[in-house]
Amino acid sequence: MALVKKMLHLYLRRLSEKAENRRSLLRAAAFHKHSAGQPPPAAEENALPENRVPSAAATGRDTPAKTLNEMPGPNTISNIIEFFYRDGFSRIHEIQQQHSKKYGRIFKSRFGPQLVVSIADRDMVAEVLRAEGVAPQRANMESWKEYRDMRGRSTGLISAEGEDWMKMRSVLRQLIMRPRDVAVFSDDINAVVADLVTRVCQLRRKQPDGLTVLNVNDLFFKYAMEGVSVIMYEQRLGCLEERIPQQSLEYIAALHLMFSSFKTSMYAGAIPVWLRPFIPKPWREFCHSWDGLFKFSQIHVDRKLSEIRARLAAGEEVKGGMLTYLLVTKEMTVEEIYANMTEMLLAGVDTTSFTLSWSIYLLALHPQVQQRIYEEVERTLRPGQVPVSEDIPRMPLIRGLVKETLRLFPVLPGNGRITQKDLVVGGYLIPAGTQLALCHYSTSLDEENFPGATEFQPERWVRKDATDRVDNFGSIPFGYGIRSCIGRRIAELEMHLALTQLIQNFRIQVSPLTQVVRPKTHGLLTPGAPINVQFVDRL
Ligand code: HEM
Repeated sequence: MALVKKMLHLYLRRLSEKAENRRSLLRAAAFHKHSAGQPPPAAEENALPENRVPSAAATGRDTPAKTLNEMPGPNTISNIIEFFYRDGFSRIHEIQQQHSKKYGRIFKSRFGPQLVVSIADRDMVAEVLRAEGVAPQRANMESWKEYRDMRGRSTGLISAEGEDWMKMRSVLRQLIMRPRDVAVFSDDINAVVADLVTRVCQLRRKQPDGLTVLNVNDLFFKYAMEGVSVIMYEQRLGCLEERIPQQSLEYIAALHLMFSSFKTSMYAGAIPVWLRPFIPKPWREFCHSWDGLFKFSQIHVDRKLSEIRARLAAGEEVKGGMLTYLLVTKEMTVEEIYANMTEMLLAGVDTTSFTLSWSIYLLALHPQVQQRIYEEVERTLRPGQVPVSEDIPRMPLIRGLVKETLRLFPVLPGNGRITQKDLVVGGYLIPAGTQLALCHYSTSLDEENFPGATEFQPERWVRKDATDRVDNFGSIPFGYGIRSCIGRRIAELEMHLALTQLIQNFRIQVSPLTQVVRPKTHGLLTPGAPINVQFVDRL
């Protein structure tokens, strides 16, 4: 116990040093901004973020903003108890709600000197995101960067910052950001959906009732991996086959390790370098899973590169999709392509598969809603017609189903930012360099934002006419603005096409083997227990 106390004490002291270093860096950055060798104004030089007192003139408001010292919130000790002793890491979504009820819609949390300002208010979230500059900074990416530096790897879109990020984002955004960019992949995705439907039939045959698919997330994980790979690598991986190829199995293992060690990798990020010799496992697993993920991407990128070289050598035309474009245009280096392929595949699999699992669960729990969606599909498509991207806008309930699922179970229950300039939010001055947590789970389930917030109502997203705005900063599961999810349109295409065909083919029912499934935070918001579902033929 004494050792634990001592380590905790040392840990807090190191955190304090780290925070002071960061302040020094900020002061240094401010110094450069004021350039020409002039030191920044004294007030800024001496300012410590938390006690800085802004003037009314500086905030542009009638009354001066309050300081962070005045902001309520849980202290270090209660946070340590909540997170480390009461396993708060698996209940981050609930803690958001509890804290915002107790302390208000903007509150601060402390881990030693590490301070996080949490915002659980729709309008304040909008204010923060609308005020973002040209390269918003994501929080807590240090461990990702450290791994990449250690292995001499590039950062990808998720982990890059500043100019590096801007350059990569501008290349990728022109390829996949708009619905019409991804519409061309409908046929490729539909080939994967056809395999998904076949696999449902194979799996349910293995169960005594001939109807149940156990743990649907396992199936959707493979579907999402196959779907995203067909777009990004221009290649099928065989994940929906009875016998999955060895290479794909190895990748799945690396992805599972990354995911199952997510909690430990959160510790990996939180555990300072000097403590690693005492607690080596999280960092070791973290590096091991990244090695596996990078290796997989590299194999596929290199294979495509060889194919392209061979065609060029034979004087043949080179045609292809996203990866071919990146390799041929050389707008990114090959290292940057490896990194982006790795990070996008990581970002695109669990997110999509969890959302599909929750959608199927909600449909099974609400047969009447399911019937209304089925009727919409039947009205829109001819019998047996395979939907393509262009059909989706004519099925607003399919879109509503995905939006409502992501409102009830936002796969990223919160998002992080480091503020890049002083902001006044909710009446408080938040100095540049402060870590923000945007509490999407809380705002999604707030009655003020969504009446009947705990109810499953896909209809709430259906516009009555062109002037009816149903968008709402209370639920922004893909983020908002310049740093929002770049894979959104890919994810939506995969989910819309798969759900439409599953609803066309099957009546979905909860299996007696499924208990009530509650969400759990595991890095992402995941089903806390297996979802077992019966797929009953419609015909
Ligand atoms: C249901 C599915 C998905 C959800 C809910 C989701 C959600 C998100 C969210 C909330 C962010 C952070 C945005 C921000 O910081 O403001 C993000 C970032 C990102 N997502 Fe997704 N995502 C999904 C699927 C995908 C897919 C399929 C891909 C890739 C094909 C992808 C690639 C990325 C990347 C690369 C980023 C980092 C963007 C950047 O920093 O510029 N995501 N996603």
